[in-house]
Amino acid sequence: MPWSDTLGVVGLGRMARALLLPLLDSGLVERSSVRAAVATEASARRLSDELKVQVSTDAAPAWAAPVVLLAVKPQQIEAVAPAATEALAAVPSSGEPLLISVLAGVTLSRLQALFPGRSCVRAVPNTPALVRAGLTGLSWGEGVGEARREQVRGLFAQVGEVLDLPEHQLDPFLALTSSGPAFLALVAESMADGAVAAGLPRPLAMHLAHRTMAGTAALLQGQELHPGQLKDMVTSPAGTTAAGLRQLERAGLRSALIEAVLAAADRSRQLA
Ligand SMILES: NC(=O)C1=CN([C@@H]2O[C@H](COP(=O)(O)OP(=O)(O)OC[C@H]3O[C@@H](n4cnc5c(N)ncnc54)[C@H](OP(=O)(O)O)[C@@H]3O)[C@@H](O)[C@H]2O)C=CC1
Ligand SMILES: O=C(O)[C@@H]1CCC=N1
Repeated sequence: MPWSDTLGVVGLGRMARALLLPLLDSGLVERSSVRAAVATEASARRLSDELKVQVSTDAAPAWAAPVVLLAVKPQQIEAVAPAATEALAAVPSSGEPLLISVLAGVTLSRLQALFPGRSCVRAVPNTPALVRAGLTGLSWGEGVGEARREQVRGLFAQVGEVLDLPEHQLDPFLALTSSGPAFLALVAESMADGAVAAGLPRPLAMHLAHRTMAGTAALLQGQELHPGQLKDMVTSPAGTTAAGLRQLERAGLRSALIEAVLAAADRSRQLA
């Protein structure tokens, strides 16, 4: 079902752009129904040229929309809140005003205190949304009606899988799914570095690293394999993989990744 409301977007950086581009391309959200706000004139010009939507440094039109996607940095939230309150009177009285916040760590209780008059939902998306392979965790604040919930789930479903989660699970969810693409990108880059060190040309090594990562994910998912099963499928006695795995265990790869996810979840809690 097409999105019927005007959609306000406050903060149109890497995450909001990754969400908005596929929604615009699919036609679910009409370009003419978007009111976006950013901090600088340079970003406003660049994004309105690229996305062909209204982007301004004046946030009032965005905050006048019944549904607003908030996607500034957590540290910028205090700066944007007053404009939201001032614009509340301009929100059509027919629509239940809703704030969708993608800010890492910022809790529903803080959102409800900073944005009175709007019901709130926390959404934790990830950048694979850009290629419609995203994951979004949703936690609902008080007073969000079922029709609005379905509308929001439908929006995020356009760019991937959507899960309702209790709020206390959002920090580890974000650490794994939203920060996770950066951790996996590091693994892909490092493996390509290894292949270059072993003699492959860089462009070929990068291509192969990406394909290997994508193929492995497809195999894990398609066959519903436990990662340990896949590892054992690949590892021949006294073979090449066993030699590589020995090095990874020696270097503490498992522990490094466990600590990375824990650190990201802790940082998300701190940003609250
Ligand atoms: N990147 C990711 O993978 C993920 C990010 N998130 C969350 O998404 C949010 C945005 O992250 P990200 O997109 O990476 O950040 P960016 O720095 O790329 O984007 C921030 C955006 O906010 C705008 N902005 C800053 N101040 C204001 C203001 N006062 N009024 C209006 N707009 C303003 C910036 O405008 P300008 O360009 O003019 O400075 C920019 O468009 C964060 O809270 C983050 O925690 C959540 C999950 C994943
Ligand atoms: O690094 C960050 O803080 C944001 C939130 C999750 C991914 N990027």
